[in-house]
Amino acid sequence: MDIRTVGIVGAGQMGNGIAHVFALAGYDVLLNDISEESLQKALATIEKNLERQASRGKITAEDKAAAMARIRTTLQLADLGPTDLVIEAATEREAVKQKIFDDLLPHLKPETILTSNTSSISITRLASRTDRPEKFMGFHFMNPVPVMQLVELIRGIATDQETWEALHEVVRRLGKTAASAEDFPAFIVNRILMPMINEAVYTLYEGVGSVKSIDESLKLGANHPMGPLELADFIGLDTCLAIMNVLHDGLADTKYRPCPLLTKYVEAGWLGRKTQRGFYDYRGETPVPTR
Ligand SMILES: CC(=O)CC(=O)SCCNC(=O)CCNC(=O)[C@H](O)C(C)(C)COP(=O)(O)OP(=O)(O)OC[C@H]1O[C@@H](n2cnc3c(N)ncnc32)[C@H](O)[C@@H]1OP(=O)(O)O
Ligand SMILES: NC(=O)C1=CN([C@@H]2O[C@H](COP(=O)(O)OP(=O)(O)OC[C@H]3O[C@@H](n4cnc5c(N)ncnc54)[C@H](OP(=O)(O)O)[C@@H]3O)[C@@H](O)[C@H]2O)C=CC1
Repeated sequence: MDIRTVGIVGAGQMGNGIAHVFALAGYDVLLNDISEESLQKALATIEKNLERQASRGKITAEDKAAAMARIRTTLQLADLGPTDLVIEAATEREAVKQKIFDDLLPHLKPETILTSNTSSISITRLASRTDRPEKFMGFHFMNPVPVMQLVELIRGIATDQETWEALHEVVRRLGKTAASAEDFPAFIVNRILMPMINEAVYTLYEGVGSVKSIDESLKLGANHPMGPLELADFIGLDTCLAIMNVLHDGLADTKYRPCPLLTKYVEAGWLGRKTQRGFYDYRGETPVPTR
């Protein structure tokens, strides 16, 4: 299947990064969100990140201008009807994703491939509630999308070979590397990464270390580019908690129990960088640990 136009639902940190890399690779992009403010913020972020790449000589000024010109935005899901590929990248809540698919499907042409950037939710279950389970896949990008090389491709039980191959080809054209994962809770990356982050929150909760000592330990002692709490803030604490809940419910094992302190931060609305406060407070010049 020849994919030229891509619809992206959700213009948050993942949606804007996905729009960025598709536009740079020559695809026409239509970015959708429920809020005009989020769409405008996404365009400004894409512009800034393209400029960063241009200023470091990774792309030319012409590449940047051409990529920006390929991105259109819309508040209407129906406008995504004629696209060849849709990537849902809205909030990590199954009900939200379900409603998006319900609203979108009546407008979508039958051959369109439908995908979700979900970090953890069952692809088979999401697919089973659509009119095209054979053309449905998990298309899991990593954050920050313009920098991270990996894309996890998750096949639902009904996904057909043509769809599987079409998405591998898209990943190649983006210049990224695909890893195949079976459809079990949180797939590969988050099955391993998120329990580590949750354990770091338990380490904080039990007073074994402070935010600073935990992050420094993993950065300097295990060569991680970011400490686990800094990374949790970067991902979004709501997303981290949602993934732990999917692991806990889906695998029914207490080893995946979300740390009560993680729940408390989410209940406070301290979701990390996106709300300016999480394990660090980002409102000043430099991040300050909140514990
Ligand atoms: C939750 C899920 O479902 C799955 C996930 O995504 S889990 C999260 C996975 N991501 C990670 O683990 C990220 C861990 N962190 C890192 O790898 C690094 O800290 C980082 C790449 C984010 C930043 O690296 P850094 O060295 O501290 O910062 P910085 O020097 O500013 O950036 C490194 C390069 O990336 C570029 N960059 C960083 N963010 C960028 C962005 N958003 N867009 C474009 N380029 C960007 C910089 O321009 C820089 O480029 P050069 O190499 O040409 O100089
Ligand atoms: N954060 C990460 O590191 C990673 C996240 N993911 C996954 O990507 C998805 C998005 O995460 P992320 O970008 O971090 O989240 P964000 O919170 O940054 O963005 C989510 C966006 O979705 C929008 N949205 C909510 N409901 C709808 C809807 N019905 N229709 C259209 N847009 C909607 C939100 O709008 P508003 O703000 O106005 O509510 C917001 O702009 C999740 O499934 C997450 O698990 C995957 C890989 C990495």
